[in-house]
Amino acid sequence: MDVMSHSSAFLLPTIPPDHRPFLTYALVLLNQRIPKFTPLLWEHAQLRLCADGGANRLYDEMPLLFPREDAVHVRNRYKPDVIKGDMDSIRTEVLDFYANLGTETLDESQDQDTTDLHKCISYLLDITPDINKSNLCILVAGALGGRFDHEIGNINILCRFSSMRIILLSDDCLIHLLPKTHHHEIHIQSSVEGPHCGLIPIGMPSGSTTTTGLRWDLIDREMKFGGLISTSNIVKEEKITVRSDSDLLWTISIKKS
Ligand SMILES: Nc1ncnc2c1ncn2[C@@H]1O[C@H](COP(=O)(O)OP(=O)(O)OP(=O)(O)O)[C@@H](O)[C@H]1O
Ligand SMILES: Cc1ncc(C[n+]2csc(CCO)c2C)c(N)n1
Repeated sequence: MDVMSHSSAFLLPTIPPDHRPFLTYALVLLNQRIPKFTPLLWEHAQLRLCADGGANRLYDEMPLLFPREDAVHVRNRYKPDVIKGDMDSIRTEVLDFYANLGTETLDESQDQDTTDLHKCISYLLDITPDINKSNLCILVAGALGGRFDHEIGNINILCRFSSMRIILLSDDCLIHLLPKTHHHEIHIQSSVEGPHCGLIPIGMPSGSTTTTGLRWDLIDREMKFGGLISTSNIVKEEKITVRSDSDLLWTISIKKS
């Protein structure tokens, strides 16, 4: 089985030039408090989207991260490429502001069966040629905390698009999927993440999971809700390996800078 490598190098100020795998980043901002490191993600991303009310957060909260600068100046600098969603949360002044700057606005108010995050991921998939899809990594800021239905909806997107690299982020932690189609190597960026971590089966129990590099490694262990799941684990080594017969969620804490 092929090995899939994972790294949170996007949390570093500069991604090492020889970093593997070489990825193209896209950033999606959701309608939750934007993480403090959002400007860093913005610089790494080649495409920036706001999911509906995520545009309000960009407009209201990005200037707060640059208290010495004029708010309008900051807003002009951080212009999203696209705002997409059912547009029931974005304020008119915010929509007008970014539309005047040249942001593409895509109103899908007719679709009340998929979330705004789902709509943004579909957009990114549609514009990315198949050959580039495996190199695309979608960073989703503001995905955790707040309303539990939204959080679970966001995690469901990881399962719905299990072949894509999608990373849910908050100030406190990140979550991504380890699909069962691969063995996994997670390269820990210990200056910015860890040590707390978790491995959680999603969708169905895992009959067998084996890890290395954790304080409480799993060796051919079953995991299921109602039984054992691995929370409050600790990374022990720079490289974690995971093999499982089911999709797992990987979560790791993000350090306060
Ligand atoms: N409290 C939250 N926690 C986590 N994610 C959130 C939260 N609020 C919003 N989101 C994410 O941001 C996206 C855009 O949010 P927005 O508030 O515009 O959605 P919405 O469709 O208007 O939600 P609703 O109508 O259910 O309040 C959502 O699709 C969701 O992915
Ligand atoms: C079974 C079922 N449950 C909830 C919704 C509501 N819903 C889900 S996504 C969405 C759009 C949010 O921007 C809305 C309103 C539905 N359609 N079907």
